[in-house]
Amino acid sequence: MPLPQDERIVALANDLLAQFEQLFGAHPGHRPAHAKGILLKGTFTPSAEAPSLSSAAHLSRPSVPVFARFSNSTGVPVIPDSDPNANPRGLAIRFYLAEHSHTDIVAHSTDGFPTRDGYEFLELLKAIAASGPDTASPKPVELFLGSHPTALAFVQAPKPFPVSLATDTYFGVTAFEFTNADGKVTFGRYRIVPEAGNQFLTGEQAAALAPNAHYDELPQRLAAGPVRFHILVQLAEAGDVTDDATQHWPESRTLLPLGTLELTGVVPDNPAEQQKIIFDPIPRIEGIAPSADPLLELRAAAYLLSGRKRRTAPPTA
Ligand code: HEM
Repeated sequence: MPLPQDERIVALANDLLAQFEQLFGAHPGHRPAHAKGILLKGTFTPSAEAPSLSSAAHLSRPSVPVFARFSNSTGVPVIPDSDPNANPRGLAIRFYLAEHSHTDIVAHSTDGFPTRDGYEFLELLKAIAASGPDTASPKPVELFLGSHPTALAFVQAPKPFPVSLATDTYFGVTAFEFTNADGKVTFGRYRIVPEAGNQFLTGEQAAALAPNAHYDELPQRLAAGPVRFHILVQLAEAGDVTDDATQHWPESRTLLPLGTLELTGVVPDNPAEQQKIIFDPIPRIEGIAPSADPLLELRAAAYLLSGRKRRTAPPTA
């Protein structure tokens, strides 16, 4: 997982990390975004159709081991599960292919992203930071949303609270370029659907959630049996925009079943393992390439810089 050659991307990644810290405070050893989480283990079993999309190694084996980290939004490690800012929830998956060889998916529970690129995202974060309860209207964030319709659409998109982290759908948001063994190229976006179905709380139930309800519930659910998700890929058609995470594709697009994620237990030494693992938004595997979406390289840089710093912090628990 290298840093990008382009120094402007690295500088922007550092600026974003500083801005997260200003918004959420410094919490050494934790992530500056999606700080609260739990790391699970299990397996991924590809579908029969998966190799028709991509020649990637994990799609042609009987199954591969995985780690999966569920998370709440924000850089606040103790954010209560009832807090609306805990949405969207995150799901990051690592597929282990061999020693020191893996590929990841990083997804969240809202289909989309507020901004096309990191410069605009930084502007949005700065506007949020400058819009405290005592700031007069129109606040900077109101002005930003008023002039950026995709950000407004993201903010206004429904973000229901799940019954469990195992009953929500997670979206990869950025497109990837899948290539199969015959050289056929298809653009697609990940969608990770719970086998238990989407189950959401009413507003009243969500407000009454205990601070750690979702993170207490998941180990209990796993004790009763595996938690499964179906990983699908929404396939682009000619003319679909593949380099802009703010643009949706029609819901009529084919969803190709890629395989089943089966989560079986909580990873031992959870705080230490969460501190160590650094997920990578770029797959870095033959058969799946990043699209030209500007978020991808930037995020890869931000996650790496942040993860390196996290690893050098004292243990969190
Ligand atoms: C400019 C855009 C974005 C920036 C700057 C950004 C930044 C970050 C940072 C700094 C982290 C912490 C990484 C670490 O310390 O290991 C993070 C984690 C995360 N982000 Fe993003 N992010 C962006 C877009 C997205 C998008 C589009 C998604 C959804 C597809 C997403 C989902 C997540 C998730 C799920 C995590 C937690 C990963 C884990 O469990 O380690 N982010 N993000």
